[in-house]
Amino acid sequence: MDKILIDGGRDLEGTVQISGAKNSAVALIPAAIMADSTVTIDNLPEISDVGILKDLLEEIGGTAELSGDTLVVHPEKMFSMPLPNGKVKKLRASYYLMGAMLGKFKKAVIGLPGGCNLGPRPIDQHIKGFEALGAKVTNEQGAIYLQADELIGNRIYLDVVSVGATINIMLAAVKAKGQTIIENAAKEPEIIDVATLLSSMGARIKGAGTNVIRIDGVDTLHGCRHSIIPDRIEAGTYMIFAAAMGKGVTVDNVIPLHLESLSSKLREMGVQLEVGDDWIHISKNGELKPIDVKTLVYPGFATDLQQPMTALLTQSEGSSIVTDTIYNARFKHIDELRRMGASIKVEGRSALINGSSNLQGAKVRATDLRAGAALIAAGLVADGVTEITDVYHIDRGYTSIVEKLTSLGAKIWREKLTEAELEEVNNS
Ligand SMILES: CC(=O)N[C@H]1[C@@H](OP(=O)(O)OP(=O)(O)OC[C@H]2O[C@@H](n3ccc(=O)[nH]c3=O)[C@H](O)[C@@H]2O)O[C@H](CO)[C@@H](O)[C@@H]1O
Ligand SMILES: C=C(OP(=O)(O)O)C(=O)O
Repeated sequence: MDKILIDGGRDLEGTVQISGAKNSAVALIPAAIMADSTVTIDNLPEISDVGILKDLLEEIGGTAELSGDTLVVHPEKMFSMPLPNGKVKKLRASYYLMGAMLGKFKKAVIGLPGGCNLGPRPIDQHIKGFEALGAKVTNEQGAIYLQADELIGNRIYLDVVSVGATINIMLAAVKAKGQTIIENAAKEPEIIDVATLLSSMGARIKGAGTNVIRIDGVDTLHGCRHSIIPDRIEAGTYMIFAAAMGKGVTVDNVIPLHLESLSSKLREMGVQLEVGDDWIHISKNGELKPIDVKTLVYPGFATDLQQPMTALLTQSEGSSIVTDTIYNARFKHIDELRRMGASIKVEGRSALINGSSNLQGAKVRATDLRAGAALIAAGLVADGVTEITDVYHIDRGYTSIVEKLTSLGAKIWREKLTEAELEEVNNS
């Protein structure tokens, strides 16, 4: 097991290439199993979630060849093998195998998903959707059993706007008989990416990216080739690193429209941004101003950037408030930031940040993926060395983060945990 160390206080400068989107990749790989011939997915991020999904495809009888950032999925020999636990618990997006296997085989057994611990993350809206399409769904000892004689299109109104439920229902509905209408659907760019792949496979989907999606079921889906959109959360994370320590950093291979909610907040803080067709140049210009941020569904401020943004706001001159309306317990990073000298109080769904703090390197733990990104942001700013453990969370979502930051001038490296540290982790 590794830890990441950062010797802080160095300016960042240069260009960083942004990888394909995690939250697209982890839905596109399950979607690919629905085809009856080869699906090739390009621009895959190099993250552990992708590796686990590849293994799961092999568990259900398929083959998936990963070469560089391309995955070639051969779904011809796949069957509905139960996946009750094990690897499905290591990530959130294993839940997409429910929609994909239900659509393809009309039956599936999948363990409840894992993913970041951000407080309760129910999947009741996914299940409501599958049931509306005619599936019988039961939860037996932590595994979800799904079965349908046939799936029939229906009108489904989501009680909460959910990325996962929107995509999962779309996956099951593309092979249902007749029309499905998903109302109050989520509008995240990753949903459009999944709809684009499914459409290239022969699905008939209209309205992805709006709050009403109409799907006309088809009998078969064929192979195709698809390139994943850039990761707006990875890009946003580097923009935050650059706002903290950047002399002049360009995030390249991005869709600037996907980053507007973050860009406008950074401008409000006094950060300078120059925006091109597929790049954004960020430079810090004097003191950072305090701001208030509220996370919302897309196109609002992404909850996945809330934690790194909180770390950045410890450097603003004055008091900021960050409110997470999506996950009310997404604050585990705050105890760790406090260890580094941050002055932050949590009240209900809000973090009250009192800046600017002179952060000091410390031993901290990445409690989840974006908490890890927040600690890296803090470590880049801090005096002295920050040691971050439980970095497997960070590896779920960031391609070569140590190498990318090193190329920008950061002093950051990985080391193996010592025996004593391993014992501490195993006992915690
Ligand atoms: C793999 C993936 O794409 N993960 C993203 C996805 O997670 P995920 O798909 O799990 O998030 P959702 O959009 O479903 O969750 C949004 C909110 O709805 C609630 N909810 C969701 C489903 C449900 O059936 N019932 C219910 O109450 C959740 O608890 C949460 O409060 O979107 C989140 C919100 O943008 C991001 O933080 C995650 O990075
Ligand atoms: C919460 C996240 O991921 P997941 O839903 O995969 O746990 C995230 O990417 O910030």
